[in-house]
Amino acid sequence: VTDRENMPYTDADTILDKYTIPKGTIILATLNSVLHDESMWETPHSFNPQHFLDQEGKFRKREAFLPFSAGKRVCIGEQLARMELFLFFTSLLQRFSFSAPPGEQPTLEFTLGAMRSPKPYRLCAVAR
Ligand code: HEM
Repeated sequence: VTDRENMPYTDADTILDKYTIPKGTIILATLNSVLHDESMWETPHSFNPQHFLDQEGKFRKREAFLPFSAGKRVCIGEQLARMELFLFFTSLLQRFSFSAPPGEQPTLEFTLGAMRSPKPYRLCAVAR
């Protein structure tokens, strides 16, 4: 770590449950474990928009959906990011139908450091 001042680290020896965390330890939340929690999600390891719909197809808020983290270090750009994602995706989906090219499978995720991303993939966008 080169820029320690901007990292979230313990400023005192800390005991948390059965763990002793020494002063100066960098703490990063692993949201992966929350977003794939088998006790919270019906299909924790698959992309499943149904997770967010109730039986009548209406939006359902989920307590375990924490892509922007929580608490003191919650993402400060969450509202901007949500607004941008809404505007980009609604504009795109109003204008195009998206599908995988014939015979090609959608991409699988891969992990890059702390990030999970899709592998590069091809997509057909057909004007509506
Ligand atoms: C989909 C988009 C985004 C996601 C998923 C995301 C996710 C996150 C997460 C998980 C953290 C907490 C990291 C930690 O554990 O310390 C974080 C922090 C932060 N994010 Fe975002 N972010 C997004 C977009 C943005 C945007 C658009 C901005 C600014 C324009 C932004 C600015 C920040 C800043 C400044 C922090 C540090 C907050 C602090 O430690 O006080 N993020 N983000």
